Amino acid sequence: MQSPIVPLNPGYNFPPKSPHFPGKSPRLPPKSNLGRSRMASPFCRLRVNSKIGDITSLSSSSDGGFPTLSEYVGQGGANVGDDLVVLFGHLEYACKKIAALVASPYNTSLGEHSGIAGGGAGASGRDKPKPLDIVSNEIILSSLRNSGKVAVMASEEDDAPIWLNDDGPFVVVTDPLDGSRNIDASIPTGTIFGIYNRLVEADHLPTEEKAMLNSLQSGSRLVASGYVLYSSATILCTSFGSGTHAFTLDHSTGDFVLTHPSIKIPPRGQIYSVNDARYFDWPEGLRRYIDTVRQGKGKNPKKYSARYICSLVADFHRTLLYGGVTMNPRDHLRLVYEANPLSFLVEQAGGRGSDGTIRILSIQPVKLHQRLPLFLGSLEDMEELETYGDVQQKVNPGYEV
Ligand SMILES: O=P(O)(O)OC[C@H]1O[C@](O)(COP(=O)(O)O)[C@@H](O)[C@@H]1O
Repeated sequence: MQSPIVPLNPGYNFPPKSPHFPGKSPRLPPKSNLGRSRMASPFCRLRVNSKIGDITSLSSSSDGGFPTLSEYVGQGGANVGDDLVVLFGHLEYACKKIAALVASPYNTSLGEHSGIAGGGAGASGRDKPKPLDIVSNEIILSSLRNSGKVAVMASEEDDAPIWLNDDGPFVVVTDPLDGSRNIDASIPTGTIFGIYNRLVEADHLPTEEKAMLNSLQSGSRLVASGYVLYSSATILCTSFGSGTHAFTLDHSTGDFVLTHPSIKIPPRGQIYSVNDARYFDWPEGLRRYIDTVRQGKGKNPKKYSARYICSLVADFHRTLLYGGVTMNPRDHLRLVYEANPLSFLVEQAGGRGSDGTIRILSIQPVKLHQRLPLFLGSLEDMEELETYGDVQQKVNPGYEV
């Protein structure tokens, strides 16, 4: 029997109509929503202090609820300014759509029915399905365009940056769906993003030139960055330069709620995360480091364990919470879309991001899709690793999986 075609249009179907999402339209940040009542949550009672970005004082909020992401970024929370609040609302919305997409039983046929995807017609006359990373890219692009707050978006999925709006105050760099090679096995994936101010001094340049210059800003100029982990929980972790905070999507309300305020990465962990099938392609220093810590012979006299999901956001998220080091020692991950945003987050949590020799955020990108070795993690583990000197994998033969 032919199975029925179930249309799924990510442009219109989020939140899905179900008892959990009773068909309400997407909530972009209202001017002030601090007074609205919400269901009390069993898992936390948190309150954002009114000082910019300060969430050190946590207590029951007046309405018995807990801060949502839009409350956190708006007045009464981090108060990052109206433009960034609006941009964040659109980013948040895009990521909820991607979360629904990656969890959908129909995602393999998405391109056929998606108003967003619109791929070339196949033999059947219908649009060919598009890979989820392309659809995710289009979701983010359309949300950023609609926000009116973004001058240029540079995406790992696009050859060149896309100029959106002469008056947009921000530049967004993104990897829309990292780890997408894992999708068919329902292994966690993630969106990574970084936000810069538009370089007004480049406004007079031709579009292509100013789009590129804006996108190649050094990570030290980041205004904010974040990732969204699509896993057993959907978690948005972000920093505006005053700590790193994570919010968990509450499917009963559609809100991201503050669950991990002021994350501090432990100064040491007991986990290293790397694709160690590449051991024989590693340089001597990296081999010695891994051999040392897994035998418990490093400065931390504990035997380290290996964990490698092969999905950067998931490996990074675990490292941020539990400590240790997550790494990809070959020239594989991208400086602009992955290394800079995640280094900003780990530094804001008290850790370190390096290419094995120098701080990631101090590197001036010279190419949009520039790749480099990436090491992120606990401060003391990272410092110890770097003493081994020779940790960057120079041999990069190309691996099939
Ligand atoms: O093949 P390796 O070296 O283990 O790389 C795995 C890494 O590549 C990624 O899949 C990203 O690579 P792509 O951008 O090519 O998908 C990360 O999610 C993961 O951490």
